Amino acid sequence: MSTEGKQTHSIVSKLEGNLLISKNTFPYFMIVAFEAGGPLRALILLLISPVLCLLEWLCFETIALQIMIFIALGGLKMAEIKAVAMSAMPRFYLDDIRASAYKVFSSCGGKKYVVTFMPKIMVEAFLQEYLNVDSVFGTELRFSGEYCLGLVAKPGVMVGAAQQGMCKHIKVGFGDVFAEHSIIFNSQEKYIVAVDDNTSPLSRDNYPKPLIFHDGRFVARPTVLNSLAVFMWLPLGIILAIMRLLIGRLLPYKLGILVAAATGMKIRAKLLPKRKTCETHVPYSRCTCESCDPGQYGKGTYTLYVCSHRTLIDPVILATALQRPVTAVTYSVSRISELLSPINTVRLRRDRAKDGETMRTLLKKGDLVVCPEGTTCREPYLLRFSPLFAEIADVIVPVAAEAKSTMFYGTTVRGYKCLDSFFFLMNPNPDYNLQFLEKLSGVRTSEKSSYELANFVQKLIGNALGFQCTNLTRKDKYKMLAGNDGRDTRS
Ligand SMILES: O=P(O)(O)OC[C@H](O)CO
Repeated sequence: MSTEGKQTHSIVSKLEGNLLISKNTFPYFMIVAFEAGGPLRALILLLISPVLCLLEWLCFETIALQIMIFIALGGLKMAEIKAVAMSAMPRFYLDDIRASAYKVFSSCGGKKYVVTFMPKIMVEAFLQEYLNVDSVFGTELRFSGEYCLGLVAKPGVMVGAAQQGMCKHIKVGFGDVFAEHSIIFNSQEKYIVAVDDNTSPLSRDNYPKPLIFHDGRFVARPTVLNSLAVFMWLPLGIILAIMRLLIGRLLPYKLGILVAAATGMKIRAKLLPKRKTCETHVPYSRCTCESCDPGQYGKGTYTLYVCSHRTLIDPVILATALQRPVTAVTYSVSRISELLSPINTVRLRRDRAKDGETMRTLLKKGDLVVCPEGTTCREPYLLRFSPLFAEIADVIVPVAAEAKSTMFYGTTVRGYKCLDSFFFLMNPNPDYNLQFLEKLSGVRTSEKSSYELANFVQKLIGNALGFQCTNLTRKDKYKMLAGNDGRDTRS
């Protein structure tokens, strides 16, 4: 497979089975059905999947596709479908890109075209954003106003000669695109590049763009079998989540951690060693002695824990690990989550002066935890740390928190935020790992600015987790995933 000498040529490639390793489009319909349509629609799609498999087996792929389109997309708003395609799907597409195909496709310097059976609306955003594709020839859908009718528009499912006559200037055809799609086949000079059988996916390091933000609840690709596992797990997952919430609210920390472990929840914490004597108070001394952590030992002022933000329950896990209550300051948490929280939560208003005052007052009353990223991130990246914490306390304990889930993400941008902790706790084995890093003393008397301190703490936590530090903010995340600035509009 070579594109030598064709660096300025335009290329057309098929998506399913060429650029993407898999030909199976069911998971993408399941994502839209679940994220934009809800669990009931997703369940209907799952129940109909044996019929879809049979149709595909009998080579009636286009009928199977039309059924999936009708069930997954019928009645949905165009904007909803586009939003899911942009926020929840790219992660799964990237995960399935064939490394060898991407190498060929990206090496052609001319215009790039992709042909797909899937509805164009479900793939276009990804292909343009991540693969710099100029045009997508996919199945067009019928809309009534802003609502999708779940029907295919003329000339029908993107098969065979449906797009004949388009893009006559394409020089390179990748894979069997010429045979299957009579696109440019009257072109004088054309090259056919064969797709090799190598099914290695593109490694994360070679992604055309780093994948930092994404949305959607599914952790694993929702194939028929995975979706079946999710729906079969749901009743037990709901019971488990309620139990775990009650454990957090009703049981003392020591007992709670044991009972939570019995339900399959893992909490691991590396605490600071307790030393008896003070060594030094110079700025940035990594002092862990008792006299430098008076809060812990009840001597008047308290400790500010600065924690990376993975899910809503980071502060609860931190309190569980410390086995004592802490107050969490939050930037935007739903009222239901506040009510369910077993620890005290206080909302910040994104008003520097007022928030600073609130935090100072709280810190005089007890230990405080803040997640200065202001929003969660699912991937191994840290967002920019707001410097406010560095203006509040003299003693800071950075906490490197990492959370893992295998079935559901416990965070959302477009979904119901009030269900975030519930979804996380519905996982079979929700997993938390906390590392309490050595404390920083003399922060307020330090010559460094609060911005420098914030970056310093970000780096410490990033190193501990092996995560990359970024300058991205909550605003960047919400702009990319939801098209808004993520501002909490409640008073
Ligand atoms: O990930 P987000 O944007 O829902 O952020 C939730 C945070 O807990 C806000 O403090």
